Amino acid sequence: MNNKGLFITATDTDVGKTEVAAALAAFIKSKSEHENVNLWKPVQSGVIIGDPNADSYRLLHGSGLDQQEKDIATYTFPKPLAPWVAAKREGKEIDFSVLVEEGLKRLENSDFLITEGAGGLIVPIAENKTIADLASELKLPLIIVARAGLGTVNHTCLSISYARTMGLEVKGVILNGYLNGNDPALKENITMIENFGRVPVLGKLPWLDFENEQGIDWTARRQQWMNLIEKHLDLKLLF
Ligand SMILES: Nc1ncnc2c1ncn2[C@@H]1O[C@H](COP(=O)(O)OP(=O)(O)OP(=O)(O)O)[C@@H](O)[C@H]1O
Ligand SMILES: C[C@H](N)[C@H](N)CCCCCC(=O)O
Ligand SMILES: [Mg+2]
Repeated sequence: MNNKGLFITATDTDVGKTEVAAALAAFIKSKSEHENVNLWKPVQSGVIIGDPNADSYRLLHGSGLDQQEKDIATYTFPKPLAPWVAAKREGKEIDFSVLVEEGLKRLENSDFLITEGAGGLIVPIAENKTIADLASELKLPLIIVARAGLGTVNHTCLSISYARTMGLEVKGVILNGYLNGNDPALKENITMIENFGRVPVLGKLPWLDFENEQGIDWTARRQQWMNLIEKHLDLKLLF
């Protein structure tokens, strides 16, 4: 496995990969010896560059890294669909070999590269290629972001199991978005995932109330996430 980066995947779309990837990038940049930390989103869909909801936009501002938004994502498609079909709807296709070459080049040019997938692992990006195939070609270890509540044990263990069939190393699971840190079900979910998935749960992150924000103070948000990562995640397994 390549120890120069991490591939952030999840049990589903909308689970928090972008939030976690941006926060981890900010944390690694500020707290580790890695100088040239970069983020990469091979393919994003349902957005356009410059849209504040775009993964590339939120990765850039959420991490505070010195990158250009247009350089963070390689492919961007407007339809909120699986990348393969989002491209087809535009009369385009994703060239898997281009993504692999791009990923290897970015790994070469980074001290540490955090790559964010799209949706979960078995998400089609080309006729016979998925997000898992890309992670596998890049030999990047996975972080699996998972929901914190009921249903997550099955989804997470299925993702771990599939990662193993693809020869991928799962560095750990991050449960994201819990509402009540004292809920015994949270601790029980962690125990079941570690017991049946046989990978560490690196920690849990709370659901933050962004709704009441009047505009986003990205510096404050970055600091909030870094504090939470330092407090809640056991990162010594990561780097
Ligand atoms: N812990 C959290 N607290 C508050 N909001 C969160 C948290 N985690 C995720 N969100 C919000 O939930 C939504 C989905 O999160 P995010 O975009 O990170 O998912 P994703 O897994 O990257 O999705 P995709 O598969 O589209 O890349 C976003 O609006 C994000 O800001
Ligand atoms: C549009 C969304 N936000 C993601 N970019 C793509 C999610 C693809 C999920 C495919 C699937 O598992 O059904
Ligand atoms: Mg995302």
